[in-house]
Amino acid sequence: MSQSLQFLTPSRSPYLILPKLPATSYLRIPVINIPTKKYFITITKSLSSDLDATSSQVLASGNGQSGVARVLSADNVGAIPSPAPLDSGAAAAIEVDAVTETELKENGFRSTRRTKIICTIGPATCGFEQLEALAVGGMNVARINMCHGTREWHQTVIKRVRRLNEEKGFAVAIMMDTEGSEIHMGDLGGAASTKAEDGEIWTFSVRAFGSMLPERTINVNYDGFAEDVKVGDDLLVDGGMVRFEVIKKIGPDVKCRCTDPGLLLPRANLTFWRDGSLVRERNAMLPTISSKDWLDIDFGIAEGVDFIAISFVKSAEVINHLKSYIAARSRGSDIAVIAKIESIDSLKNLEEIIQASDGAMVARGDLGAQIPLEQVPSAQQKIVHLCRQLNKPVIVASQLLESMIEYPTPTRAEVADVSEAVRQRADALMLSGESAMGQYPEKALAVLRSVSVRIEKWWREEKRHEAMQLPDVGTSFADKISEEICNSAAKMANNLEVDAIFVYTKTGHMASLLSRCRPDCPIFAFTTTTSVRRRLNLQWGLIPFRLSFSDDMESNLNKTFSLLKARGMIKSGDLVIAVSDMLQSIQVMNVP
Ligand SMILES: Nc1ncnc2c1ncn2[C@@H]1O[C@H](COP(=O)(O)OP(=O)(O)O)[C@@H](O)[C@H]1O
Ligand SMILES: C=C(OP(=O)(O)O)C(=O)O
Ligand SMILES: [K+]
Ligand SMILES: [Mg+2]
Repeated sequence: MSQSLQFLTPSRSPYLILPKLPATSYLRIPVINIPTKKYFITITKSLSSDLDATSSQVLASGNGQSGVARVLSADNVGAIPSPAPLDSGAAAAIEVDAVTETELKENGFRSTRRTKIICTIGPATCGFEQLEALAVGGMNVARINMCHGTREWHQTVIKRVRRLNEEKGFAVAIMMDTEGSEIHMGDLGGAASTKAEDGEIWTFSVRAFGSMLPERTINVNYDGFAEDVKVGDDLLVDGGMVRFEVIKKIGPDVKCRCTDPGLLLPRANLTFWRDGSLVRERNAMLPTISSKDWLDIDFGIAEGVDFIAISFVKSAEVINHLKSYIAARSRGSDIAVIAKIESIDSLKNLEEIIQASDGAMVARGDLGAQIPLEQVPSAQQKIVHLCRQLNKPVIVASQLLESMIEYPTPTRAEVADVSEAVRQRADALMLSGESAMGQYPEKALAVLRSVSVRIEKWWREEKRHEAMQLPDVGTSFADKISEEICNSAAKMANNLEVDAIFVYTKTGHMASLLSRCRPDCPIFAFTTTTSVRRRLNLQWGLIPFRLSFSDDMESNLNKTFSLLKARGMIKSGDLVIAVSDMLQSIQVMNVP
């Protein structure tokens, strides 16, 4: 049985109901009359084979306005036919990866993971087999960090991920993360790391040393460094992982004594502090996107990456600038821009930055180097909350499982931190060093996966999620309708305890509106292009499929049911709600 509620905009789908849904009884009610456009709410009820057609009822009265009810003859019964057995060619017409397929078959819809996982790719994971192991382990997005490695190295990784997607049906998206122009150390002369001991004197220098770096010397990328720091300043590596005190300045060299020993990693971030405050001198004027970043962005556009994450964003302006640059350069392809919230400036301009972006990252590594550590959790909660309000995907990043760089199990505190991000219902969690250069990348991924699934289930079962007031995000009337449909569909899905929401979406917009509602059931997002499918893979609760579909919802549903049933991913009787962005409608039905 299928029941549907449809909001029709004749400009999008003229003559939709009469010729296309022969097996539905319907009521069509004009709700608004605007001179140029007419909008209708159509409430339909499809018939199933066990229904007496002549007794089929119209579901809503239409607020007492005049409407037309059509009662169907028994000939029209069975509009959604039982799926015919499919040959393998037809079954292949839907693209989904084997891991999702197995998860759906083995665990059912309800227990699929909703929180997405991003893995930073580095020397520990750049091989094809290693990348495949991550994809099999649930990686949704592969992140390449342009702070490290050469463009050739990154290009090889991108090619391997693309090959994996093509050969194995995955939809792993690629996120390119810019270096940004904040102050950081150089390459450590090729060493993977080096230890600074308590009391040791190190030289931080802006001199170019070539390949031979003198002992206990660190190269600094910012030319103004030696002039800006003062004797007595604290110099923090990676927000305090290692700490030095400035004791002497000699031209381009700054002599520092190590006060908190620790491991120095190549290209680690540097901040300097005076009287307990972060010093923002001329370095505050450095451009957000450096000339090297622009070359990396050109590279990203040429390679067709799915997301570009911008480090140390200060204002919405830079995001708008980059978005127009991408639009001009990448005709057709649609690269999403993610704002990394990791500076004091980005917190000051948070709302306008998120509004301008296609998503945000809580980049806790550098954020914790710019604001007191104890303020990072509240900043995280605020950013996650705001992103949901504005309908932008949000990533919680850095040090989630830091100890797993060296050890095969996480600390209890790390598990609690991951749980909190899942409880906040962030779209995605990100691994950095754990997957890039750690000893246990797959184990770290498995921890994120199992903690996510467990916490999501617990909160769902206990119905402990406080309802979030979601402000309107749409500006046009058609967008407002889409939003209302998605809000209603998600609410209906929870109240009726449906197994899945199906959304047919060309641009992905309806899928993201549904994801924003964080419904109890997973959202199967059907989209016509592989690039939209990959992009949707970042968003909470979406299981993206590639499928060619038409404007005819009835036939889309028939096709989807047949294909998914043939692959054992759904079964007769499963309760599904379907929405689409071609025909703005909500339909509730059992899989025939
Ligand atoms: N492409 C790469 N090549 C070499 N090492 C990498 C690469 N990407 C990441 N790493 C290593 O993994 C660590 C963690 O990655 P990430 O968090 O992305 O960088 P960062 O520590 O610079 O913020 C880096 O410090 C670096 O040692
Ligand atoms: C994700 C972050 O950025 P990066 O790893 O590029 O420093 C961070 O600072 O937390
Ligand atoms: K970066
Ligand atoms: Mg950072």
